[in-house]
Amino acid sequence: MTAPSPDRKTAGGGLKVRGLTTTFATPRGPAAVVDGINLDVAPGEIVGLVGESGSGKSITLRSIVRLVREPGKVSGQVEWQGRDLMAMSEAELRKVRGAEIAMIFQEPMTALNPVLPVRLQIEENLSAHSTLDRRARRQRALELMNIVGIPAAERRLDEYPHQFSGGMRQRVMIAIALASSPKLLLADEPTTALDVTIQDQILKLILDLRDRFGMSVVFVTHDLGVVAATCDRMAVMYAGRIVETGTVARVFAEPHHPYTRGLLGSVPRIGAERSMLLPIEGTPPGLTDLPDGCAFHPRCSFATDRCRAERPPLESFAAGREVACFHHRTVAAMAEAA
Ligand SMILES: Nc1ncnc2c1ncn2[C@@H]1O[C@H](COP(=O)(O)OP(=O)(O)OP(=O)(O)O)[C@@H](O)[C@H]1O
Ligand code: NI
Repeated sequence: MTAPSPDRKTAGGGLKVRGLTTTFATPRGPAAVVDGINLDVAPGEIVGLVGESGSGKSITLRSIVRLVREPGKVSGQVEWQGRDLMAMSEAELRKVRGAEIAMIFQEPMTALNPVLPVRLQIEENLSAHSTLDRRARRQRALELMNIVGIPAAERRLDEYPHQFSGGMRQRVMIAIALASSPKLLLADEPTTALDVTIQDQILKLILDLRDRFGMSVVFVTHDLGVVAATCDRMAVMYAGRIVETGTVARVFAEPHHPYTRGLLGSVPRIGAERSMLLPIEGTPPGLTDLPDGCAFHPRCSFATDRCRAERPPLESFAAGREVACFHHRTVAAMAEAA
């Protein structure tokens, strides 16, 4: 499978996010959990979103499709295939979500229909979004159930969602979500709890849909092995902001943000199996009391007075590469020397 060139332009197609901001009112004032995010995903491109727990990855995905629970407030621009998702009516948006954008979330929001057997839910999605005839749909439904690792798939196709355990239900949701051949998949740790074999099968299915239908993907994961194996580009989040972007190859080879460098460690990790993000010393800041200047400065060994006073903007420093750090050249040089 060849990855499409990562620097294609989104020109009308794909996903274009600008200034996405999501705030929650807290007893200590409003907190921006997602703070001015820009993100482009070209048709057929897979972008990995990584960062520590609480950095805002899940809320970012939910904000893109306006599925943030009350009292969260979302603002900014989200353009999908040239249409403005933020300006759509709820009914229009629901249609887009069902037909073009599939979501696999940690806590399922797109609930399964409790009164329909799984087979019908998969086949319905297949008939709505493919030209397969009845027989081929039956076959594909079985294939999808096998890919997501449901034992005795043929029999279980005729069962109802409540007959599946939590873990199996998550797999059924993946099968249903991907049966619609979505044009955009928003996947939030879709395979984290699954064993490596099933995880690989699901990742292959995602890559296959990308290759065959040009599906775009935003992939939230803690697993750098998954990022290396599936993503074209990556964006690193810290405290609600993107602090570094680039192709996976470039970011792994030469992280420019101290935070990215910490997450990746100094060991080259491409090809390693299940290499999780490394813990970094110190704790992430509370979002209601972000430090002045760079949010990462209290944990950063490169921090200077400027970092404590001034917030570094996310800026391009090379083709397809952005970083939000005043000292990124030093960071990159040190990483190289290490
Ligand atoms: N309803 C809410 N009200 C206030 N804060 C919230 C609400 N929902 C989420 N948050 C906060 O938003 C921040 C980002 O949460 P989010 O779930 O996006 O993190 P994440 O990066 O996906 O983390 P994880 O890797 O653990 O899934 C967290 O600090 C969380 O406490
Ligand atoms: Ni999350």
